[in-house]
Formats: sequence, C-alpha cells, structure tokens
Amino acid sequence: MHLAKLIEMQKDLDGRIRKEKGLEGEELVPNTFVALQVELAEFANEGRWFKHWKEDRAPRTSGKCSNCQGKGEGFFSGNRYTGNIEVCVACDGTGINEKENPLLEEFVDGVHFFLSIAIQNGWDDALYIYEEQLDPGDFDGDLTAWYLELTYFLNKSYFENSNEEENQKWKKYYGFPAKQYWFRIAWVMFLNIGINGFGFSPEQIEQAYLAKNKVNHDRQTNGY
Ligand SMILES: O=c1ccn([C@H]2C[C@H](O)[C@@H](COP(=O)(O)O)O2)c(=O)[nH]1
Repeated sequence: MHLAKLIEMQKDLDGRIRKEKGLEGEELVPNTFVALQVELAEFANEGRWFKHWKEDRAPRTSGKCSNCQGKGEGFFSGNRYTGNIEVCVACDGTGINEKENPLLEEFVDGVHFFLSIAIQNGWDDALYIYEEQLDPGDFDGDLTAWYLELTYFLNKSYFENSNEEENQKWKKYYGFPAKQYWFRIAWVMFLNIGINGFGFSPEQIEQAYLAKNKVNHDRQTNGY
C-alpha cells in the first residue's frame, strides 16, 4: 500500500470538500470521528460475524446481479434458455455480481476517515506501521474482541488528554505522544481486521481506496 500517495489524495479530497462546502478553517475533527464510527459500524454490518441470532453470518463480499436482482433466473430480456429454466446471462445463473464488494467498500470508507483524522490532527506519522504489526500469527480471529478494542482506542485518542510530562514518556517508550499512539493502535487493529480477519490484500485495499476516492470527487463535481 502506497500510504504517502493515499494521504496526499485524502488531503486533496478533504481540501476540495472544505472549499466547495465553505468550510475552510473550520474545526471538523469531531464530525470526522463520528463519520469514522459510522463507517466502522457499517463495515461490521457487512461483516456480519457478530449476528449470533442469524443463520446467515457470511460477510457480504459480493453484490447482487443487477440483471436478475440476485435470482439467477427469471423471465427478462437477455436470458439464455437452458431446458426448463431461464438462466441470467449477466451472472450465469449465480445471482452474484463479483465486481461489488460491500464489505471492502465500507472498509475503505473507514480508511478515508482514518486518514482524514490523521491529517487534520497532524498525526500522519502514526499511520506508518511495521510489517510485524500485521503478522497473521498474532491475530486470533476474535473479530468481536478486536472490533471493540479498536473502537475503545479510537475513543481514547479523542477523549483522553495527557500532560506534557506524560507525553514525553509516551514518546520515549512508544515513539509517539499518547493520543497519537492510541490512534495508531486503533489503525493497526483496523488493518488487522481487514487483512488478517477478512483476507484483504494491501493492494486490494489500495485499489478500492482509489476507486472510492474517485467516486467521492465525482460526487462533489455533481453537487453531492
Ligand atoms: O471530509 C470528507 C467527507 C467525506 N469523505 C468520504 C469518505 C467516504 O468514502 C465517503 C462517505 O460519504 P457517505 O457515503 O457516508 O455520504 O465520503 C472524505 O473522505 N472526507
């Protein structure tokens, strides 16, 4: 993942949004934390692992075929007749649109707001993590525990304040002032959930980020 490139793209997008919405110089960090929390919840909603009350807890990693609305068959134009059922030619009867990945799309919405908070707070450095922090051997697969802890550290990075002396200690022992360090832990946990929990590759995340970043620019162009 070319993080420096993504950070630059996020700066451009946020800058454009501020300009077009007349928000230059405004404090938008609190709203951006809310926006990130919303995206994290939407991501969990597509991940579905925590829905112990449901039979179908498979993550939503593909969309419905728009030609047959997921049915794979039916009487509509463009079908191929194969004996006694009509098979949708767009999805070959699977009902699935492989090009869509709602889970990954929510994940990269989350990436947008993680980057945006880091930029607004001058915390960019905290986003650059070590490869060992994504070691699959250190991920125990307990998505609920990881998700809750991620949100805990995210909130800690918003709410908890440390004095100068404490921050010096954090810097000395962990490389970052306290708030930045908690934010970094949240980011590391988020990436672990995506990469080790759901098998996204860093390359796949980058490509999905680029695609969504473009959608976000197009939305501004079209008066979103
Ligand atoms: O200042 C902002 C505001 C929005 N977005 C992007 C992040 C998400 O990809 C998308 C969320 O928009 P909704 O789909 O929730 O409207 O907008 C930013 O990157 N920066």
